[in-house]
Amino acid sequence: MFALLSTAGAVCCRTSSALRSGARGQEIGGDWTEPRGREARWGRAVGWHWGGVCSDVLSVVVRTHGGRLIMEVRASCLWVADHANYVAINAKAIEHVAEHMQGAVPSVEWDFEKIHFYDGGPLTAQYMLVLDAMNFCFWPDDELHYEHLARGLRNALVADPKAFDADRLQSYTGPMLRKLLNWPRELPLEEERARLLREVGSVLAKNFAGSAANLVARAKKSAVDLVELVAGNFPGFRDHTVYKGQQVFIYKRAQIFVADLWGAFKGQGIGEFKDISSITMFADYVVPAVLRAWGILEYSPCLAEKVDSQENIAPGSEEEVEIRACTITAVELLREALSNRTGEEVTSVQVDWWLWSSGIQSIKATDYHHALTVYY
Ligand SMILES: Nc1nc2c(c(CN[C@H]3C=C[C@H](O)[C@@H]3O)cn2[C@@H]2O[C@H](COP(=O)(O)O)[C@@H](O)[C@H]2O)c(=O)[nH]1
Repeated sequence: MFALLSTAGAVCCRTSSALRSGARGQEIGGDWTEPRGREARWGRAVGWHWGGVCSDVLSVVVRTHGGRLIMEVRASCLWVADHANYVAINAKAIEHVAEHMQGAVPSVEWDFEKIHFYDGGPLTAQYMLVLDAMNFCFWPDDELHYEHLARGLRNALVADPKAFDADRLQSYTGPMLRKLLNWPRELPLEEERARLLREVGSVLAKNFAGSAANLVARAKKSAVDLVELVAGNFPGFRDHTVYKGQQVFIYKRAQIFVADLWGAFKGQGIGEFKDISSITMFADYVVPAVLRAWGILEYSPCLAEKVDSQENIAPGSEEEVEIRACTITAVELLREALSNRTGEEVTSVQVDWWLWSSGIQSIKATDYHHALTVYY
């Protein structure tokens, strides 16, 4: 894996130092059998002593980065973490993991072409946009997950290099997609996946002469600009919500599209992004399970019960938004704690890929939280 160097945002060191000095980290205990009112106090009871720190930090984020969408992701997720009732970030566990890793993030060696299509040119960008337009919600199927989608798309494109032309994309239905992928049964949210493909086809045709490579080129090697272009042009990628009256930005598939290009092209050519360190981790359902297993994320008893019993959690609910936003915030803090130990800068992408690849090997699918959604 290529080394990832980045300029970690100043905002995170202030946050983590506040967390370290705060009273946070005392043992979580006590009688959890009280009614929801207790839940409502849970987030604060376990010691969210950010208080004024969070609003200071938010003002730093907004002042230093203006309203760029990526910084809205960090700022809005930080705000959720500070107002969370069902999910808490354990700062001591973050320090413990950073200590255990001695600040080093294992480089993840992706054998990219083992599952992905790669030809070093524009068709790879087309493949990646198609993949990330459907890169969500595999948990309902016991067997066929993300890797199978990637391989299915790769095989389809190798068999028919015009399969992802904009006009073809606009024609796919659920059953046609299933056939294209050689999928043995209905895909989860199959018609939604086909609808999102049609959307990609029509927007590419209308705004980018049918080519994902034109979309990428328009960002002029800026990851932040590409995320904004994807979110601005493709409604299906607009992964944001409202939490306690505040808009919260996540943009998982828009960001993972950038990272997948960067990974596929090893940071060169179509995959070159001068500001790759600006993007956050990708709030999916694997990484939260890893962070919970490592004690970094703690769920309230009622949320833990729902997740452990594989009860569906409503997309956009306070519980679901808190899981995703606290995951993004925790990864930012972990990244900072790792960097602070070695002085080596790491990016959220590198931390994400390490956590995700650890999760895929160690976390059972029954540990994932279940939200039926097109966003992750
Ligand atoms: N945070 C994060 N989430 C990621 C990925 C990846 C794969 N990354 C590519 C990068 C280079 C390699 O070539 C990999 O292919 C998939 N996912 C998410 O996981 C879920 C699928 O899980 P399961 O149902 O168990 O297959 C689903 O939401 C999917 O969107 C990642 O890196 N980070």
